Amino acid sequence: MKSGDARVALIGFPSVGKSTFLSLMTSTASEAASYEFTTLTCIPGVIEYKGANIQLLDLPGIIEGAAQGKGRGRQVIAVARTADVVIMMLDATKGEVQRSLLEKELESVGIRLNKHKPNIYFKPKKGGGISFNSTVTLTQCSEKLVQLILHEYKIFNAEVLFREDCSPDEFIDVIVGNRVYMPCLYVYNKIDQISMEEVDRLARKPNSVVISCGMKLNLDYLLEMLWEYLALTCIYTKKRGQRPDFTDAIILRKGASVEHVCHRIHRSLASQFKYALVWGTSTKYSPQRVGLTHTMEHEDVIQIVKK
Ligand SMILES: Nc1nc2c(ncn2[C@@H]2O[C@H](COP(=O)(O)OP(=O)(O)OP(=O)(O)O)[C@@H](O)[C@H]2O)c(=O)[nH]1
Ligand SMILES: [K+]
Ligand SMILES: [Mg+2]
Repeated sequence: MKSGDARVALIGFPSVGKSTFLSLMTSTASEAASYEFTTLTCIPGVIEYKGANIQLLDLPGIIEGAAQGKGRGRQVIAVARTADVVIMMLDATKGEVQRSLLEKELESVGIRLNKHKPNIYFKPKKGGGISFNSTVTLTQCSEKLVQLILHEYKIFNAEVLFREDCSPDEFIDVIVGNRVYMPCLYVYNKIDQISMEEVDRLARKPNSVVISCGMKLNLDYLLEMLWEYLALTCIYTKKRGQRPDFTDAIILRKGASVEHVCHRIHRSLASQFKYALVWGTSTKYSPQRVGLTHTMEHEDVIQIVKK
């Protein structure tokens, strides 16, 4: 069950230390042992950080062929799809091969790691052929290639507008749809077993953190990075005539509306809602009078006025 303010899935080969990590970071104990496939189901725990409850999911180890259903691979990947951030846990004593194998597995089921949705407008039409336009210079795709790809997918009428210099694969992602774009932190565990030079090399890789669960090394830094990758929105409330309460933030996912804030304060608040005053980056003026559909931004202050 989905609970808390955000969900993080632990993905990795067997015995990289996923369960050890869950037991360290949460009050849940997940069995850890030196043999592979110790964990056979999904074990949820909760990390409390900066007032947020972050659900951490310990999952069975996955191996090459997981996407095709090897082991519990398919179920594990299905759970990963529902996460806000994936932690790909890697054994620092093993080579890079685990990382690229897992990336391929996730890629093959439409999970895109640390990539944003391609900025391409695509709309299938009933008739009129293919209309192709771009607002930028394209170095990887051409009108001809786009036509070919569309025909390959049996699409003969559509409007296409590239707003970004995308690759053919990115264009295919847009046509196929159903892709998930997800932040991923590569966490190299067991650095107590490798040389300082090797630790240094791994730590410099993009989107990567080095840790040792065994020696409790660098776990605070990992939490800081995780918090950044989750990019949660903290909203402060304010009562009329009083200063905002900066001690107790309401924590929401990115893109949350005033209505989401209401629901978080009280179940019936949205139905009694008249308007809200918002101070912060989501408004042009501070304060600005807004309705229920207004999208909140990180560190906005809100005062809700009831009917
Ligand atoms: N040296 C060292 N060993 C570790 C570290 N973290 C975990 N281990 C050991 O690695 C082994 C596997 O740990 P687990 O937590 O069971 O690994 P897992 O990824 O959950 O494994 P599966 O559930 O089988 O997929 C255990 O013997 C742990 O004690 C670490 O930082 N350093
Ligand atoms: K294990
Ligand atoms: Mg485990």
